[in-house]
Amino acid sequence: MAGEAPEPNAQEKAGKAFPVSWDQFHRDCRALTWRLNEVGPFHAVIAITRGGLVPAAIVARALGVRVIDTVCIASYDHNKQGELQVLKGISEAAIKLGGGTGKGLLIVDDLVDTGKTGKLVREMLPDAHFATVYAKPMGRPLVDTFITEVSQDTWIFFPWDTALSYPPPLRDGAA
Ligand SMILES: O=P(O)(O)OC[C@H]1O[C@H](OP(=O)(O)OP(=O)(O)O)[C@H](O)[C@@H]1O
Ligand SMILES: O=c1[nH]c(=O)c2nc[nH]c2[nH]1
Ligand SMILES: [Mg+2]
Repeated sequence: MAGEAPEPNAQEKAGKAFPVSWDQFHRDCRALTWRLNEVGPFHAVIAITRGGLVPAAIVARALGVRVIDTVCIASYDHNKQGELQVLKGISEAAIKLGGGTGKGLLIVDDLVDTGKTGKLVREMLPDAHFATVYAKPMGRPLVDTFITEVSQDTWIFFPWDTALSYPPPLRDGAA
């Protein structure tokens, strides 16, 4: 109807912002690798694209894993979650390395929010280890290893999704 306010998207609904710099993200990924080193070794890393690609590269490098595969899933269109679509599944070669169930494989994503994406990938590889850098409470039970938990009403801004911008002064007239 004309004049009606548009539905708030997931980012607007979240309310709180948690901006993450490249430095911070790298530090958090390195902390993740310390924990994962206690769990491995892993035969391969499976990155959930696109957000999982950056932590997967850092984690794979630190753990000395050279076989990296992707599972390509689209859900959030900008910041509104729709139906999950698997655009590319896990390769036969990676599935074979994990004995069909994912044993010895490491799934990596940047975060779990509602847990829908993580749940879908877990169903593909039930015995794999699932690691994310950040976790929100709804998705947290799905993750085996993560570094930082943020509240469900927080939106995480990743460095590859953001650019430097000018923040207006908090108080009128302040320089
Ligand atoms: O736990 P959920 O509620 O499913 O949300 C988490 C997923 O959402 C984001 O991906 P997105 O679908 O935005 O795609 P992208 O990684 O390509 O940015 C994020 O990278 C996770 O994969
Ligand atoms: O950049 C993002 N930040 C988030 O907090 C989030 N939750 C789901 N998908 C997300 N993407
Ligand atoms: Mg993603």
